[in-house]
Amino acid sequence: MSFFSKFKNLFKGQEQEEQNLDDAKIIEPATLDAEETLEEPAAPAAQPVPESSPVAAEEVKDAVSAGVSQGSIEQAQDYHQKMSKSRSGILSAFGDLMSRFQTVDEEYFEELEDILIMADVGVTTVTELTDELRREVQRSGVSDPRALNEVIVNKLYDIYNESISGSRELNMQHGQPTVILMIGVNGAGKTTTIGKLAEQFKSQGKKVLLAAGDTFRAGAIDQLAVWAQRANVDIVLGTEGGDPSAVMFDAMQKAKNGNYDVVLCDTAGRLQNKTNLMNELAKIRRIIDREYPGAPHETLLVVDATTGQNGLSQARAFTEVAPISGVVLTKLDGTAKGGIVLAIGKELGIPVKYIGLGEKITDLEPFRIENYLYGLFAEMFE
Ligand SMILES: Nc1nc2c(ncn2[C@@H]2O[C@H](COP(=O)(O)OP(=O)(O)OP(=O)(O)O)[C@@H](O)[C@H]2O)c(=O)[nH]1
Repeated sequence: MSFFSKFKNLFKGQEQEEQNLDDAKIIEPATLDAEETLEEPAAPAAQPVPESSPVAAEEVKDAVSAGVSQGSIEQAQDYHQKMSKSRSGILSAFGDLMSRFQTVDEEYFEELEDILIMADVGVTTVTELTDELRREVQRSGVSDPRALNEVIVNKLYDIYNESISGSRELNMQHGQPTVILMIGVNGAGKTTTIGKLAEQFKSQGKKVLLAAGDTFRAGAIDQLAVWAQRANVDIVLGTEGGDPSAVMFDAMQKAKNGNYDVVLCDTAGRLQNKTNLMNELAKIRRIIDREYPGAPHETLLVVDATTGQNGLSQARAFTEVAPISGVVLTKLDGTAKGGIVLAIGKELGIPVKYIGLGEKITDLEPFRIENYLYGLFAEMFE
C-alpha cells in the first residue's frame, strides 16, 4: 500500500471514531432537562460506543505501522489548515486540469508541468516526475487523469525521500549542550525562528541560551532580546559592530558554567559579501568547536518560502559558505507556491527540518514530508 493510502486511512479511522463519539453524544442523558419534566426521566438510553469497523481498524493498524501516529494526525491537520494558500492554488489548477482533460496525453503532461513549476516545485523535480508518469501511463495503460493524482503525490514523496541525505532529526546531544548555528539572509525569519525554537526546547524542559551573534544589523540584538524574553530564556548579548566570535566565545563559556542543554546562535546574513561571510562563519565555527569539539551540531539555513526560486538560489549560495545540516523554511503559510520544499530537497539534497507556519511563537513545526503532502493535496483524494 502506498504511503498516501495508508495516511488517508488513518484519517478515515479517526473520522469514524469521531462519528461514533458524536452518535453516542446525541443520546446522552445530560441533554434531558430533569427539572422541567414531572415524570422521571426515561432511563438513559446511552449505548456503548460502537466499535470501528474491522476494516477501518485494520487500515489504521497499517498506517500506524507505516510510522503515522496520533501526533502526526494533529500535525498534519495543522499543516493542512495553515497551508491553505498553497493548497487552494494547486487544487484549483488541478481541478481545472481535470475538467479539461478526459484522457492523459502529451498536452496534459505539459500543463501538469506548468502547474507544478508555477507552484515552485522546481524544474528538475517536475521533469523527473512527468518522465516517470509517462512511463507509468505506458506501462499500466491508465488514461484517466484522475487516476494519476494519487500516483503524482506518491512520486513526489519518493523523489523527496530519495533526494535527501543526512538525518532529518536534529542532532541532539546528551551530557553537553546542543549548539545550533542559524544562518540566512536578513528578513528570512531567522530571529523569529530562533524565538520559536527556544520556546519549543523550553517547553520540553530544556535549559536554553541564545547567542546574539548578528552584531552587524542595527537592532538585531535588541530584536533577539525581545524573543528571549518572550520565550523566557537566557541570552548573551553582543555589541553592535562588535566581533560575533567574541559573542560565541562568551556564550560557550556561559553554556559550560550554567549547564545549558541548547545554545541557539544567531549570525549576520550578509550574503552580498560571500568571502567576508565565509570567513566570519568559519571563525565562529572554529571558536565553537574549540569549546565543544564537533560543535556546532546543527547549522540550520533559514529560507523564506515566499521568495520562491530566489530563495533556492540563495540557499545554494549559502551551501558554498558553510556546511548546512538542515533548512528551516519560513512563511509557508504566506505563500501560494508551497512547492519550494520539494525543490530544496531535490536541488540541494539537504533535509528541511522545520517549517514556519505563522508569526506566533508556536507556529513552527518539525517538517514531515507526509504531513506536507497531505497539507497540499489532501482534498484531491476525497
Ligand atoms: N507569516 C509568517 N511570517 C513569518 C514567519 N517567520 C517569520 N515571519 C515574519 O517575517 C518577518 C521577518 O522575520 P525576522 O525574524 O525579523 O527575520 P530575520 O531573518 O531575523 O531578519 P534579520 O533580523 O533582518 O536578520 C517578521 O515580520 C516575522 O514576523 C512565518 O513562518 N510565517
